[in-house]
Amino acid sequence: MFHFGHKSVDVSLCDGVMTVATSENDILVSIEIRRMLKVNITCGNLTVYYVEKKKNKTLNMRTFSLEADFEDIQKLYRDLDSKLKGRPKSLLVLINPNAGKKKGIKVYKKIADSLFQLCGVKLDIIVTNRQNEPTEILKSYDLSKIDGIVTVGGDGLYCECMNGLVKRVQQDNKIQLDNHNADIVSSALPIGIIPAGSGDVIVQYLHGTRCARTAVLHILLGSHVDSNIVSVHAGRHLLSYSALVLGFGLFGNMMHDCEKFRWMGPSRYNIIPLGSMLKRREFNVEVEYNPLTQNEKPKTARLYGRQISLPNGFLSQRSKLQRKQRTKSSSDLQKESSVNEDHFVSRFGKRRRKDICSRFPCYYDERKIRENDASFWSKFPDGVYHPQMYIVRPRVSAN
Ligand SMILES: Nc1ncnc2c1ncn2[C@@H]1O[C@H](COP(=O)(O)OP(=O)(O)OP(=O)(O)O)[C@@H](O)[C@H]1O
Repeated sequence: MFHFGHKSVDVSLCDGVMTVATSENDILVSIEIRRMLKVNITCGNLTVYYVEKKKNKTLNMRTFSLEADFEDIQKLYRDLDSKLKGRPKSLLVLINPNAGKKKGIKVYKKIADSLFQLCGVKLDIIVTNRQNEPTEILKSYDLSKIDGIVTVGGDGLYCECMNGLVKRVQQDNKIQLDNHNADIVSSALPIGIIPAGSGDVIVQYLHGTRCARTAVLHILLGSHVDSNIVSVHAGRHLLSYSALVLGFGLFGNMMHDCEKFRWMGPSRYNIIPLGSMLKRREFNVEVEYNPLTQNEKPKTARLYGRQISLPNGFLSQRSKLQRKQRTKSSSDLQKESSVNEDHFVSRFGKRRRKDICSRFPCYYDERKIRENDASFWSKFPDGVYHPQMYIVRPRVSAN
């Protein structure tokens, strides 16, 4: 017999839900096991830490305690503990102290650290000193000893870690990075993001809120969504990996220009794009991609049905866009192998390669992408804001 406060209660674990009810069948507590963070036991007392979702999409940690004799408590503890699978036990935490308003370390110490400690997560915390350091760390880091990577910073830090991790996984699997026909091998290791950056777009898409505590709780629950990764090649070289959105044209220019004014902090995104817009000009663009057929099933990646998504008006007369579907005939493969370094550049008109910019990497499942598409595209109404902006979300695959 268990005791909840002054009441005698029955505890049942059924269909992934723990229910605490009185003998008159009044349910006092009902918690999904997937929302439990941790179970603690002290002589005769069992405490459950769990997560509650509020209406504004933030998560809050709650606890409740039960009392019983030693054997009953031990049995319940073992039953619950065995069901708490997939919670991370060991994490690599990368903090960018210069992200956003330079509050990365503060956010980590104030919000994340105590929650990680409470859940007994083993941590390897690295405060980065410069750009590219996360990539270098991931080149040689022993990934077998961690259950995930956590970034404390903005979208850029996540992007860099995602690139570093995906490259490492390809290299470990002997996939040639520069081979644009190779299937990307999924990474089993998730990347969690604790927002402390300028825009934190990814986190807002994923969690519906920019709340850092919510992000930490999602990480501790082991929640994850599938990631969409695309490789971007220039001729025979890998430029970068990206996910969700690749932008070029005015969008690329704006992001590129913003990078030069990083010292301005988040406000650069409000000011610099105005200058980029004034400098804008039209150019021809040709998008080439591998069409996805229903029968096509790569061994290493999951396909999400849609391969390319273009904003409304993408095919407008004004854009002078040629859109071409590429089939893998032998003549095409021959052509591909003869493309030179400037292949990618020339396809996008007379722009220099540095103008091609991929931003907003994200991990999503297809349902979320569809739900969020409209809101994302609506920020860039065609013909009003920047009529020559083309965004390509090419082949979606990974995890
Ligand atoms: N200590 C550091 N100093 C400067 N740059 C760093 C440092 N650590 C990491 N970086 C790099 O800075 C870039 C931007 O980082 P981050 O996204 O965290 O900041 P941000 O201000 O939100 O920028 P963005 O708006 O690009 O997302 C990333 O490429 C990241 O790897």
